[in-house]
Amino acid sequence: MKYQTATGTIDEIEILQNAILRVTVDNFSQRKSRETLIDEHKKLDNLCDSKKYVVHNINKQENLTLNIQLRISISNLQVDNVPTERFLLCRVISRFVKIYALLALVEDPEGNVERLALYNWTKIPKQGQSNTKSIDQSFLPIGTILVINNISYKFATGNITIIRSDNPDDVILIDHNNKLFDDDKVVKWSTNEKKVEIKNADYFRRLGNDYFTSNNYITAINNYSNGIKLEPKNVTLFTNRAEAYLRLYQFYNALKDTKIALMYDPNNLKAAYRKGKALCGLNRYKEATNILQNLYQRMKGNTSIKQITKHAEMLSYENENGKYDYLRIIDEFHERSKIKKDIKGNDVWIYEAGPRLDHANFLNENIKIDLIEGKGRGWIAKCDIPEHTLLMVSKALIVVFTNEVLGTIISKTSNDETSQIHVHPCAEELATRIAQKIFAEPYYCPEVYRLYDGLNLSTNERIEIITNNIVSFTIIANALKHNVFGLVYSEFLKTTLTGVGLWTLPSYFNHACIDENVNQFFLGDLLFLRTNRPISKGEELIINYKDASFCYEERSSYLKSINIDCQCRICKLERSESQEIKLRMTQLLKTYDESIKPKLLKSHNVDLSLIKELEYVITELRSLRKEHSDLGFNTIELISTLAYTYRESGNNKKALSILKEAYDLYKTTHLKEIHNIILDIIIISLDLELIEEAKKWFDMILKIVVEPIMGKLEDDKPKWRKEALHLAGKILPEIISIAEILEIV
Ligand SMILES: C[S@@+](CC[C@H](N)C(=O)[O-])C[C@H]1O[C@@H](n2cnc3c(N)ncnc32)[C@H](O)[C@@H]1O
Repeated sequence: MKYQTATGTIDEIEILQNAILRVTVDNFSQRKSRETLIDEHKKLDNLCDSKKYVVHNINKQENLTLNIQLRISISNLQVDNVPTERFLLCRVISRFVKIYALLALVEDPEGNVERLALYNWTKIPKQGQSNTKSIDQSFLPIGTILVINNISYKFATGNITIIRSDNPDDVILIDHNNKLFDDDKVVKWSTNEKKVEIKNADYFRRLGNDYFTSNNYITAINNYSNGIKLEPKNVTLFTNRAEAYLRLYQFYNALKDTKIALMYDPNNLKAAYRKGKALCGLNRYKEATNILQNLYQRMKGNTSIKQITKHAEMLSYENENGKYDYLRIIDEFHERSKIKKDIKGNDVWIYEAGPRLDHANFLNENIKIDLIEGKGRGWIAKCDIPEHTLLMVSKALIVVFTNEVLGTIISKTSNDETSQIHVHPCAEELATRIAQKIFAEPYYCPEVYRLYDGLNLSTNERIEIITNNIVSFTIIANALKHNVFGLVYSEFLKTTLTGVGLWTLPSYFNHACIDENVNQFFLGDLLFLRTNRPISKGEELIINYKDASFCYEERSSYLKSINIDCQCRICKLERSESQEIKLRMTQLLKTYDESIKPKLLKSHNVDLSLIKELEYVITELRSLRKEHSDLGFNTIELISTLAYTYRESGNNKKALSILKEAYDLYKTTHLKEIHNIILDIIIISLDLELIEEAKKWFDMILKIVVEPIMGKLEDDKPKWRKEALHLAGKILPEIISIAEILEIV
């Protein structure tokens, strides 16, 4: 696997730098061998451009005398504990590179190796500045002996420990001739003496198992691999490594190992079991089911095999039929999204993997990807498709939940003036995890590299990158920029959880600000996509990246950044409106916001003149878009306020007719505001004792809540309302209270 870095065309350069750092030195400190660490650091060195930085402030003391009793060894360092009054004696064993800090590997006299980060040593050179030093071979070269005071030991990223020094004055260079290293050898470097250790496959198996038990799967894999090098037919090492791969969701690698294990030992039950799991992870549900059913026949009574066989059967059914048990999935989602505080007060998932749900992908056979004029590729209907048809269920290739990144990104705590980071923390994490995934399993290259990335790579260049398994940070970052989905759960799911992710097949849907014909619905890391109206054969299927509740400026600046010149009805209208009309609209909305709304909402006695003013503003706003009355969304909030005011003044009938009129105007827009209008209609109908009317509107909101999830409800089925209420109650408990008042339950 090779690396390819950004070419400077990307504005999110810091995301890349962090991603590179984290992928390259993934679990740098996890008791890897000295050679592995040096090798990893070399890769990092190749990626970093050190020439543009200059270093100052080197503190040299020729005849330093040290109280050796106060020396601390790397193995005695504790994370977040500053060993005051103590110093670290170490020597540099790699070149320095510049990420945020200056980074190098150091070893202490005992031979312990750790990463050292020196902050505040560099500056971008100013024009004409010449008497400074760049970070090259001659900067603190390998072998330099350092004494470091006031060190801290930190987690720089999730798993990476780092020795950190913030003040250059705390770092002192000492001479090899210092009397510490005199003949009597007060201090001697153990790595100067060669040690020979005998390590066999079983040694690596035991070490791997130790790491596995402490959930350090990557290091466990490294050890099993070392064992495999010594005994290439050791089945236990392959089955153990397969399980470690499964824990990291590296299903291709896990499958490969189980196949080798089964080749040497066809009756190995563990290998068969893990092969079944790997196949499930690779969406090869039928093959998984066959293997596991066969295994269960041989192992009747084994409950875990029974469980996983049933699970594979369920996945296979979901994948083939597009039928999901939504009640159960919502329960799983709620259960798995529970968070508690750890002893440090950080948020941690109660369920280790967070709300990642183990359900199958599904793809409706009546849709296909095709070329769409002016938009690149997109999904189109192969035949007529009814409303509320499930088109696709897609599990995220990678998703990052916001609270997962707390404390894991490389934070900007230095006052180094060269750092300028203003990036979304989840974006860095997402880029890193995708790069890690491709690095660990190059089979994912095509899936990611075929996404639209706005780059002008020729087909040949792209094929070359894919076939050579190059981890291209340029492509990854650009593919993310154009395809990332912001994780927004339905307003009905009552969760504050958010995040970002990459869902590859859904990434081929193009955008419109209104009139989209496909709705998206997230549950955990699953993305469900359904039609929201009947679709004709050959019609393009379109989703909404940013809806029309955002103002034109905000929408278009985002869309422009991803190369979209949107031609939807509202964008065309807003572009065509004269400056004069725009100004008038802004004025009217300002009058509502600043002088009507606050007074209406504050006062208990309704002022009729204010109502008149509000009605006037609404009429004026509508008249500005009279040719496009259904696009006058900017009046929705005003209409709700007007209805509320009439209701307060005791005129429920008027309030009801205003709301119904608004519903009729905007019902086709799929804006969330419509839901509140319907809920208000129900409440006012109840006030007016129009029970049948309220029931009619109740059925409507019930369908709006559940149909995007469970699909079209069939009115002629006697059970539909009961089923729908059951589901709606799980996501919007208020609906049950209304149903009780209406005596529907
Ligand atoms: C998530 S991708 C959609 C799939 C993409 N068309 C492809 O060929 O892979 C987003 C990109 O599609 C294009 N796109 C999406 N919606 C569009 C629209 N309404 N008009 C023009 N281009 C659009 C833009 O290039 C955008 O950056």
